[in-house]
Amino acid sequence: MLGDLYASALSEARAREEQIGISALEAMIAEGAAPLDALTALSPTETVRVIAEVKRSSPAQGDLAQIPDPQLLAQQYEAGGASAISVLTEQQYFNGSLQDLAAVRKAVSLPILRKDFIATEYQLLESRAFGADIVLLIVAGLEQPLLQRLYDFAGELGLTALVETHSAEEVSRAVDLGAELIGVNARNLTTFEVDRGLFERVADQIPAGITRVAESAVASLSDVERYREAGADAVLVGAALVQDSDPAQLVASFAAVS
Ligand SMILES: O=C(O)c1ccccc1NCC(=O)[C@H](O)[C@H](O)COP(=O)(O)O
Repeated sequence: MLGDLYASALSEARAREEQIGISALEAMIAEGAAPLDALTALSPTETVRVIAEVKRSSPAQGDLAQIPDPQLLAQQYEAGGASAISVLTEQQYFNGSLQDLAAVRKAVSLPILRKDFIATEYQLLESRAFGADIVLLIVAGLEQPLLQRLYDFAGELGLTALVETHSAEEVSRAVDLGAELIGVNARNLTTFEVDRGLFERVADQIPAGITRVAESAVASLSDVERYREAGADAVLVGAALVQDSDPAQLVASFAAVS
């Protein structure tokens, strides 16, 4: 399945490249604002940081929410005290787009994570051109030399990479890259099973000084508390927020967990 997700994301990127070439992206980047300092925004503090996600649907959960106005949702997240916003931009499986990313960029002053299946320099350039400050790099989806190349290029663009892992071995690969922001995703990207105990099993493998993000499977406050007790500096939450009638209040309750 992870291979299908990358194949879809790459085919979407190739189609976009026919419309907007690399030099056009470089011109957009030159004209745009500098990236925000995501590492400071997500740095460890007395309460857990919340990365709140704009997520319409997913292969594991199907349709979650229509989200006709992603700007409004992002503003609600910001009002609730989110430290960053995640925007899914893959279209086929997640019903997202770079237009969502650009719209959210205009609506909030928080760092924005482009959540997609990134495997090329072109996708990194377009992430920056459309207003992302953070990009997702998934260890399970990329061989180490390519992962290192993309990690380094993201840094050259001023982007912060959230390096996503699913095991102690993948954490070690993320550390070898020089990653300063490491995520542990409770969702297996092949079977879609969730394992909320994974974070507590591998968090200790992430050296001090690296920001730790617990990703996925937050259904309630007790899940945030569990991740926090296990050492999470930040939690990444999608489905629970987009399906709640008061996302600002839910973010606020998560962000108060100490
Ligand atoms: O959410 C999915 O079904 C999914 C399947 C395969 C690859 C990635 C997937 N989601 C991306 C994410 O990492 C999540 O959207 C994010 O961590 C939030 O998860 P949740 O709070 O469980 O919606």
